[in-house]
Amino acid sequence: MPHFAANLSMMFTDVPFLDRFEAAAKAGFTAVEFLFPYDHPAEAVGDGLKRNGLTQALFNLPPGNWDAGEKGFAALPERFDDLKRGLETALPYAQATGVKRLHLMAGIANRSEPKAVEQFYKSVTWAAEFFAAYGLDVVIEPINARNVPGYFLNDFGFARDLITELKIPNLKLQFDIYHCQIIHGDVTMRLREMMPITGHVQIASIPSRNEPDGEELNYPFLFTELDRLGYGGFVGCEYNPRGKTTDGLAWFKPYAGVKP
Ligand SMILES: O=C(O)C(=O)[C@H](O)CO
Ligand SMILES: [Mg+2]
Repeated sequence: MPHFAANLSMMFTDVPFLDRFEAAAKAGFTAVEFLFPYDHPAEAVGDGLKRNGLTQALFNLPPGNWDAGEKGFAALPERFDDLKRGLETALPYAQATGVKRLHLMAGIANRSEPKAVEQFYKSVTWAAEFFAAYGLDVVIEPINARNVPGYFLNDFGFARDLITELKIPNLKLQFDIYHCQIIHGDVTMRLREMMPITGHVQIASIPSRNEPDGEELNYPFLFTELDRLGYGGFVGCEYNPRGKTTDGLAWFKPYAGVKP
C-alpha cells in the first residue's frame, strides 16, 4: 500500500504552517513533505514532526527569491555560489527533520544552451556529493512548462539520461505524476521504465491539480501499479484541495495510518 505524505505547503493551509503537522497527523497521515521550511527555525519544524509522530518525506533546497520567480539555480552558472550556500542552509533542517531526500531545483534556463546543461550536470554532481556525506539523496524533478514556463528541467527523458549517465548512487528522480501526464502522457509505461531510478513520487489530478480522485488519470490503478512495481518510497500529495483539506480526503480513507 502506498505511503502517502501530506504536502504542508498546499494542504491544511487554513492553519499556520507549524500547526499543519498536527492537522495532517489528525487526518491520518504518518508522513509529510513541504516545499520550503526556511521561514521557520529548524528546531521548530523538527518539533512539529516529532510531537505528531510524523516522518519527513522530502523538502526542497532553497530556490532563491521564489516570489520574484526564481526556481532554483542548478542550471545557472552565475548562481553557483548561491547554490552552494543553499546546501549549507538546508543542512540543519535535514538534520532536525531526519529527512532522507532533498529536491534540487534547476531554475529558469534554456536547455538548448550548452553552458546551462554543463552547469546543471556540475550542480547536480556537487549537491549529490555534498549530501552523500550525510546519507541523504538528491532528487531532480521535471516540471511542465504550463506551470513553470522556461523551467530548465522539463523532460523526463533528459532527467533519466542524466541520472543513468552520472551513476551517482544518491542521485534520483522525483517522479511527479501530474507533471509527467502533462508533459508526455503514457504515465504507467514511464513509471515502469523509471522505477529503478525513482526516489520520490508525487500526485495530483490532471489538469486541475486537485485531489487525486477524478479527472484525467485513474489513480487507484496507479497506486496498485506502484505496489506491483515494488515502490517502497513516499507518495507526496502535492495538490491544491478543492475546498477544506479534510473535506477532500475520501480518496485517502483506505490508506490512512499506513506506515512504511
Ligand atoms: O512543482 C512541483 O511539482 C514541485 O514538486 C516543486 O517542489 C515545487 O515547484
Ligand atoms: Mg512536484
